[in-house]
Amino acid sequence: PTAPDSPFPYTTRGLPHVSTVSQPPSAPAGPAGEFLHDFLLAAARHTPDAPAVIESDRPGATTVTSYAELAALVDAYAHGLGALGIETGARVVLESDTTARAVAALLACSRTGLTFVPVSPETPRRRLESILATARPALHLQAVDGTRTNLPPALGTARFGPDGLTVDRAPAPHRPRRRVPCVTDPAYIVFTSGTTGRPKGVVMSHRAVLAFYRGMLTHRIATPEDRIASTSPLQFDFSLLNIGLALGSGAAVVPVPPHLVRWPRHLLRVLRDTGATQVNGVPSIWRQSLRYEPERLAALDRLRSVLFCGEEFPLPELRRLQELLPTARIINCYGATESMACSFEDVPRPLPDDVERLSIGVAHPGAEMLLVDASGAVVDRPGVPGEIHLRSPALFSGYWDDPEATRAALVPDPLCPESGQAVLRTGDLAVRGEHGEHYFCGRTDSQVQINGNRVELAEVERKLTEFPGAAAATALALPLPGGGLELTAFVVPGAGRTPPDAGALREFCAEALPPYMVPQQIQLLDALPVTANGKVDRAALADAAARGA
Ligand SMILES: Nc1ncnc2c1ncn2[C@@H]1O[C@H](COS(=O)(=O)NC(=O)C[C@H](N)c2ccccc2)[C@@H](O)[C@H]1O
Repeated sequence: PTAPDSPFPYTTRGLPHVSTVSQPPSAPAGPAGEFLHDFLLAAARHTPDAPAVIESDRPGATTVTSYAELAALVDAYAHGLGALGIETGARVVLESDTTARAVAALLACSRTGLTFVPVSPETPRRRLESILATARPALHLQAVDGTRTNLPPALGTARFGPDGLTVDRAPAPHRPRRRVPCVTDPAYIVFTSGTTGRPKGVVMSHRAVLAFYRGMLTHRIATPEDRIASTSPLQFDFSLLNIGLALGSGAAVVPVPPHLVRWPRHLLRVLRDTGATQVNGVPSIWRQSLRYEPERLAALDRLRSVLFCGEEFPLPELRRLQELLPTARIINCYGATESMACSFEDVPRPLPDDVERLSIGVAHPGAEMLLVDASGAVVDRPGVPGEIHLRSPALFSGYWDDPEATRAALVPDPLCPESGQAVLRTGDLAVRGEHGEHYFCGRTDSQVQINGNRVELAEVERKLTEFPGAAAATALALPLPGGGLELTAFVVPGAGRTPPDAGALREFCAEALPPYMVPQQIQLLDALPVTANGKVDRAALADAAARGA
């Protein structure tokens, strides 16, 4: 039956007549696999009337958006985006705080095969211009009451509101390349707050994000009854973790606007009015409430869990939080934006007095943390520090338009370089404990040389926070006018305690640390400056010290 010259080598001629059996219904038309919007809207099918987003911008004004209402917003926005004929894979800058509509907008981008780039309304113009120049988006999307103006003329602009999109300026006409959407396409690009030079765009595919979400959900951190407060700006992927945790669990996300997070009374009011059961944020969101509003914090009787990430939680503050929320589950969540996150580890309750550093546990199911020493050998003995390398299905695709930085971060698997599998080189140091758990020991670039001696800044900071009355501390190695580095520390006093004396702090360090690890200068501050993502702003401290402020 083979006809050699036929383009179809096999013909039915000569074969027994093949009855045209009724073919099974073909797979739904369109892309195979699951995308971000499929995963995050799944609950809309089972519990359409359950709350998906609960907002409260003003006392007593609480807005609940159900899963069905969220899905309807997604339909409206996806219709608006689809009508613009933007090619698959184009970027949409989504400039907004985390709101129900912003969540619907990012889901609509996913639905229409577009990559969203979240930026905060507070993003300085120059930084926004740098992101626009790097990501070259087709469209800028903001809320109807968004305040961004004077966007580059080539950029399409639109706004999302209660009924759909309104287009101010259509994207430049182009011949759309209708590629088939694929789960390896970028779902979003998050620009790191890298202070030096060009911001790096972390590209996360649908496949990576869903692999991470699935790994996270095995920890059963949330139930459908949970109301998960998210206190990070949308540009920080902590907010995207919270959206995935809430919607992936059939629970509700409670976005707290950044301008309310900063004020303890506003933050605690929003948590009370919305009935938040879980509060997720970087350690700094608790500092002022612990200090000035402990009673109001302790009065949040629906609050049953706290999840933090981003940097170490100073132990005196963590212990104080446990005192005020004695029944709350507190989870230390470690990871980098290049894999969204990595591990979830319960903080012992109460934290034993002799604990000096928190465990970050092991990678979420389906991923593996490896420690690699300076020679590139994998370390598996307890107590020996190594750089964390992460093997995971949730790794980023690379830094946008930066192959060199990508190559430095996605390196061959140290255990099997021949395999072609890439692992994430995190730049974080850790040691393994007796039971295989890991302890964060700072970043490789926070190992500084003071007068030829290696100093781990995190170790100096931990020692400073052990001083009675010290709540948090940051240590920096600052350049001396004549060359060399000088160890400088900034200490925040604890609630209602006599502020520690700088001299006494230095003596306290001198008793426990080698001379080169004793800060030469110690400044007491009422508060530590934080970056847009809520982490201690070390660059701002270094500038202030340099100005002698
Ligand atoms: N729990 C920690 N203890 C101590 N140092 C930490 C910790 N979580 C991060 N870090 C540090 O922060 C770095 C990552 O910084 S980042 O890329 O801006 N990403 C983040 O900070 C947030 C991260 N994407 C994330 C989002 C949501 C949940 C967990 C983690 C890590 O490499 C660590 O150095």
